[in-house]
Amino acid sequence: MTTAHALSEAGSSPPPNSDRVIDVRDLRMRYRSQDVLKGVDFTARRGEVVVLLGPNGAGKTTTIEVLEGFRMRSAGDVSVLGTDPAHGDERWRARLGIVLQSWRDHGKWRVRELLAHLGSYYAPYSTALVQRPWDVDELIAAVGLTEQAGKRVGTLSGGQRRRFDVAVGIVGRPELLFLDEPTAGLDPEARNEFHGLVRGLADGDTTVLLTTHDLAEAEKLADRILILAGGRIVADGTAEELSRKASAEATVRWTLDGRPFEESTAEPTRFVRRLFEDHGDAVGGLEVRRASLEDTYLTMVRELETGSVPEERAAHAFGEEAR
Ligand SMILES: Nc1ncnc2c1ncn2[C@@H]1O[C@H](COP(=O)(O)OP(=O)(O)OP(=O)(O)O)[C@@H](O)[C@H]1O
Repeated sequence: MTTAHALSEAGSSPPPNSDRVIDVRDLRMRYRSQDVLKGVDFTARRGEVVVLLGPNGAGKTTTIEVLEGFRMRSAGDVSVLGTDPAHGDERWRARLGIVLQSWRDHGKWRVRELLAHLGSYYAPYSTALVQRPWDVDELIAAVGLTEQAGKRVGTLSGGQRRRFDVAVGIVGRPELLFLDEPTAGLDPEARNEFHGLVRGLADGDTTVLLTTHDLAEAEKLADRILILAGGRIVADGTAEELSRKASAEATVRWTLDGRPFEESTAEPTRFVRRLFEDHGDAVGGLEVRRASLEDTYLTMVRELETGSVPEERAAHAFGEEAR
């Protein structure tokens, strides 16, 4: 898929040599007396798929809305495509793609008609390198809505509607795409196709920041996972890095004469070697399992909620120093 090479020639140009598409330092957000974000730090680079995880109410949507320029932050430094979102102009906004949790307008428009209309706003930002907007029929095919192109938006099924929402988000071939729970309500096949679409966009240099509650999806899609809990980013790394840091131990399972055994060990290779030395071919059903992202996530969030890891130490405990 040929997608957005950064829209660097249109819009306010990003600073030269800037691979950092998002840069967030000590972001704070207070709603009346409630401190939701207490010092959030993270970055995202060009072409990265970054997945933001966190329990309900952790502040994921708030964070994304601040980055989109829809919500004024209480404090902190935020740069998105080289611009402070609080001062982003139309040209800056044209370089973003946004898919909100729910967008329920324009039900009477037909799919093709509305996408062509919305796409026309991006025409002034077209460059020799990247044609904007996305060709409407190509876009409709890319999100799997060819058969529904002539239908009214209000008559689409939930999953088709979600595909349509994504099409709206990418019609301008954005440099940076925000997706807030994009696959909620999609069936497994549609979800899989959507994952292919996101990877294709990232391969074309689009940076994607996505929230989800689906840990398998995070594991599959993310170049990097951020966990937001207790008002801070408490973990930042690949799924594998997070699992390794949160749980040094692996679980080894095997059978001997049909009887099941299980052992937790920090040195699974050595353990398995010993097992075969001692029992040879009598060992069956061998399985070595590191903690899954789900195990890791639940452990981290539970420890924060029960206070067994003080919030201010959590980031360190779970490896934020990697960035
Ligand atoms: N406009 C607002 N005024 C007051 N409080 C708000 C406002 N918007 C969000 N909040 C509060 O801020 C907290 C974070 O909300 P937010 O929607 O950012 O969380 P989230 O991580 O996206 O949650 P979810 O996973 O449930 O979508 C919640 O306690 C919410 O009630």
